[in-house]
Amino acid sequence: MTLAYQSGFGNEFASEALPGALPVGRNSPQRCAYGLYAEQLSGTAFTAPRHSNRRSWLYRIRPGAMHGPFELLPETAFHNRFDELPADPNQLRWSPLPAAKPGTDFLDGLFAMCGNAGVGVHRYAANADMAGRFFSNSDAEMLIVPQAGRLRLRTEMGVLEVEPQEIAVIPRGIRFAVDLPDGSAAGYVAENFGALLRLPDLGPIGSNGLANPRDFLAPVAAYEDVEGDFRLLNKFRGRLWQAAIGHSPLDAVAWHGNYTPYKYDLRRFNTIGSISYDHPDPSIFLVLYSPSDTPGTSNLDFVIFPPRWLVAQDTFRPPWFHRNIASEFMGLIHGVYDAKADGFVPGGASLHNSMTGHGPDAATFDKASHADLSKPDVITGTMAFMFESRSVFTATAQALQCPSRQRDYQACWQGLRKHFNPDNA
Ligand SMILES: O=C(O)Cc1cc(O)ccc1O
Ligand SMILES: [Fe+2]
Repeated sequence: MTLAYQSGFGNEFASEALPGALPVGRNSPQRCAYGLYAEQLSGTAFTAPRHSNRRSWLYRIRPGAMHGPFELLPETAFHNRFDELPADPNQLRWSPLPAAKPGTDFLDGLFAMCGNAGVGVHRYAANADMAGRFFSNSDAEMLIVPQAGRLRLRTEMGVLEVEPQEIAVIPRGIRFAVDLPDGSAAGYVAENFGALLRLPDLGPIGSNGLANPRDFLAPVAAYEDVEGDFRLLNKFRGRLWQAAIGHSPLDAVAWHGNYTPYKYDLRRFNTIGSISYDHPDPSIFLVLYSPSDTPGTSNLDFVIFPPRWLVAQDTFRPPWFHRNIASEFMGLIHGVYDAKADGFVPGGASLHNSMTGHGPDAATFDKASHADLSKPDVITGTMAFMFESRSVFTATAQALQCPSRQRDYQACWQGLRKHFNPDNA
């Protein structure tokens, strides 16, 4: 089945799965067409400035209030306990998660890695559809970065399918279920507890470039009119709650508004870089960001490292050695990342917290220091990303203790030799 999408970022979209299901000229008529219920879902304060105001109207078979009582579930690996252990200033790295136990769905497959008050970072490994289970996150919008296997995201506002090198964003509160068309899947999720993700200003770049708004895709209305003995799960202040529900909550026949799930193909990113000298700051690779109350200082930056040409002259071309005020969680979707010759593999992860020294490993440094700069280098077949935050990421106890942690990560810099010679300028 080919899925249909509507193009644009944060547009006032409108979609109906049955003709005439959307009211015209009003949001809440006395009686809606087809006997539907009207329900507003607000994603920002009612009085948020118009340019940042997000809400949608859904016309649904049953209102969202119709479910049994929520009961608290036992703690799982998907949590927000980012205060279990002291935040760690060490360079940290992990191999991919082990394959999930049979019967693990997307929700059960989530594993909290690290986080802070504004962002939660997770990995997932799953091999089962969310059959009869529906989920919404009251804490955060979820930025999903598939690394292996497609995800079919059935949401209240329609269906989105994403494959590795695409991302999906599910806003706070929107109910959804995840099917795995390839039978298994793995990837990364950032929970954004802060201001909604938005596109960056482009400054001197001009009116086009980086992630172009028309490449963002929202679903079209698609409803499930099914009854059964289902479960509705809700993440609320870091804990999972579960209620019985006698019908699929994905029952919106029509909707309009600008608060929607969306997807984006990272391969569409227009990469801009230096055509003279020096390796620029990675802010040139910013896809989406969640602002904080300090301009230029993000709660969350989502940055990618896509294929690109490196042409800078008299320049060490890979990422430089650095210690940043921001904290950086990185993942690799596929290929090789240009700062690490080995050890950082697809599905793996690294964490370099505020002011933690890091950069190219010894092998990368030696190679790039002697590269022939008369020729351009082309970096192909790769896609790495970074969740970057103004606040330190505290790793969870389970992440620090799990077998996929590479306890010898720091060794990658120990082979850097001393070249200093005061007599040789
Ligand atoms: O590999 C990293 O650490 C990410 C990164 C890349 C880059 O090109 C410059 C700075 C930076 O933090
Ligand atoms: Fe870095």
